[in-house]
Amino acid sequence: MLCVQNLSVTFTMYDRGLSQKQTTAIADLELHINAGEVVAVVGSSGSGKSLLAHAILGILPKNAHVTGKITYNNEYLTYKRQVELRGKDIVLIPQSVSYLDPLMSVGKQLSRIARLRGLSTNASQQIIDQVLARYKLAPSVKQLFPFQLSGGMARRILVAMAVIGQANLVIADEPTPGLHPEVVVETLNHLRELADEGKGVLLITHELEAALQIADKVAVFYAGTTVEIAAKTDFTHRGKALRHPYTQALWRSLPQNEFIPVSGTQPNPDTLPLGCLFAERCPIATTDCLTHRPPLREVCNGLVRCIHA
Ligand SMILES: Nc1ncnc2c1ncn2[C@@H]1O[C@H](COP(=O)(O)OP(=O)(O)OP(=O)(O)O)[C@@H](O)[C@H]1O
Ligand code: NI
Repeated sequence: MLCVQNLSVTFTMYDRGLSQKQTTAIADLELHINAGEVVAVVGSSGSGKSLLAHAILGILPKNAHVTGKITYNNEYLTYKRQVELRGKDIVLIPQSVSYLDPLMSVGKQLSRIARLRGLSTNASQQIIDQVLARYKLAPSVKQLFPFQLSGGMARRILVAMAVIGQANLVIADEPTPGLHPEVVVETLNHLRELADEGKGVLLITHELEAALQIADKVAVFYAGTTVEIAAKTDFTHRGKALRHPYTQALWRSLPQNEFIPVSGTQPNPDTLPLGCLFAERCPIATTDCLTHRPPLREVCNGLVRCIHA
């Protein structure tokens, strides 16, 4: 359904006066999603997760320079296609409700989405009521404004919007932080249901634990690149099937495992090392790791960017 290959995003920034500098926020990023699949993108803050979502939707800022290839249903996702598809076929469930129009009632916002699909006013109202009921929202929420919604209600409305719009690819950016645990589980389950109905779901999260609850595959991002793509089943059996030292470290940091935090920090986009981006924190790095950026290669039905895997 969605294929991202060799994606790089650099920003041109003005240093002092008129001197320009380039920072590489994403380099050689790889990701594939099939219909019916939840693919989780896991990585720490600044690893490029949101930028990937914005690159797919075509909403990066003007100073961003994108190279690489993104296809959607085997067609190049050009800027023109992105504009046609976004909000309809491809939707973003954003991290915060600030994405909702603060001055428009929830009902109006839902109707607008239904009408974008070309539904009549009557048919729109019918679909909206059905979807609200599906997500256990009373019809009276239609009269509310975004600031009157609880965190849990807001998340359900955002999911409802994706369903009303009949999106085929749903990108959920960080739906978890700051929510009650029940709301987190509920949102994750809603995303899983959408995939089970045949949609593609891209779940962006900091939390490997949340990802493993619903994902079929996990793409691990580090400093703007994909270091590993592993099946969910690779995260069982003491994590032995995991290919990359960073993924293994993330796995050990889970509360149900050894709960050892990953020490150190990821490199800054302005000063990326020449070789492997993880080398300076890696327990098994050798001199080759410091001088050559490892390619992404296939190992045991997964992908890994490490020469020692
Ligand atoms: N407009 C911009 N100009 C320059 N650099 C940017 C811009 N937007 C993002 N970046 C840089 O790109 C990198 C990746 O950012 P991104 O927002 O994708 O991270 P993230 O993985 O989503 O992090 P978080 O988990 O905190 O949301 C960061 O280093 C960030 O500073
Ligand atoms: Ni983000």
